[in-house]
Amino acid sequence: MGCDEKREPAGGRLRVQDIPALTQDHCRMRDPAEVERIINEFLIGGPERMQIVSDFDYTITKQRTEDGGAVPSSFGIFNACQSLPENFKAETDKLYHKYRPIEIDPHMPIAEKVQYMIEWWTKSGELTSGFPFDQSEIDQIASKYTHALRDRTHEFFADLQRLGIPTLVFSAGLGNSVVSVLRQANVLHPNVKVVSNFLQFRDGLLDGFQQPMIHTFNKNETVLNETSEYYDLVHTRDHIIVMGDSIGDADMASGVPASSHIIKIGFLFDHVEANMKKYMDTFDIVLVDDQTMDVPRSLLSLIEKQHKLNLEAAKQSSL
Ligand SMILES: C[n+]1cn([C@@H]2O[C@H](COP(=O)(O)OP(=O)(O)O)[C@@H](O)[C@H]2O)c2nc(N)[nH]c(=O)c21
Ligand SMILES: [Mg+2]
Repeated sequence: MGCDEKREPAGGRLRVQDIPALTQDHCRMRDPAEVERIINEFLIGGPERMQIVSDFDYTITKQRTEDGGAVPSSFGIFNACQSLPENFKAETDKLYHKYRPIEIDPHMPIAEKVQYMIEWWTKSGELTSGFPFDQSEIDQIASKYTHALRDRTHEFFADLQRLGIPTLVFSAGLGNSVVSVLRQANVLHPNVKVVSNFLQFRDGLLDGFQQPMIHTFNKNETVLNETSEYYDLVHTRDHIIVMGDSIGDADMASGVPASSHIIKIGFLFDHVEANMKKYMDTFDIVLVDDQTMDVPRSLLSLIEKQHKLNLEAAKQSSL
């Protein structure tokens, strides 16, 4: 940390108390000085060193809508499709009731849970097999939920595109639904990559999910194939904003070099009191019932402002 402390963005070090988005009552930080240090690193590094890693369900979508309407998860969108076999919903519900308690069991070690999760996603894939299915069904249902994205999501993705910041959307849910919602909301820009479970077809029938399986406990950058283009891209970008609504989402950047600077933003909505300590221990910034993209956008805006100053200064000095 020693040498980091001496590093300053051109124009001076930014103080956390001077960033209005971070001084709001519902914005909590375990260690504001550390957040301040990393933001200043982000400013020095500029957009070229940034990447975003975000969960989808209830992170890009809202945890609570103004009209009180429920927002389905990506699996939920699929389950609402009309052409699924009669027993599909009952069978997947049975799996949910068996495996969900294991997924969130606070006492079972992760290594043990992983086996159960592989079992769950495998069985779910087996049920999602052997019948015809058309993507347009997902598209039709997803189109009803493009309004359920957080306020200013459109602007957030436009910022990321303008700044050329690679954005990884991770979901252990169903990628076909995630892509459909993002595409129909006009935010699926070329800098956005969705890593999730995608439907597989064989001889015109559904044949489970494509590999690699993304489940709750491998939903992180270690699943990126080392030979993929995206792996190279994100491994040169060591300034990272991670966004999620579940505790496990905080690990989505594991797999990146240890020297990286990471700010983890956690959206907390359910059982605020009971969950507060855990969220504060896990995320650097905890946003309580915040249904907007305003805080991540405020960080991007600081980075962009500094970047413009730097470009201006470079232009002046070359004259
Ligand atoms: C295999 N499977 C897993 N899930 C749940 O879907 C979630 C998807 O995981 P996630 O991508 O972390 O989304 P999140 O933001 O909702 O946490 C998992 O955490 C599981 O609880 C599932 N949910 C449904 N409805 N059907 C399934 O087959 C199924
Ligand atoms: Mg989520």
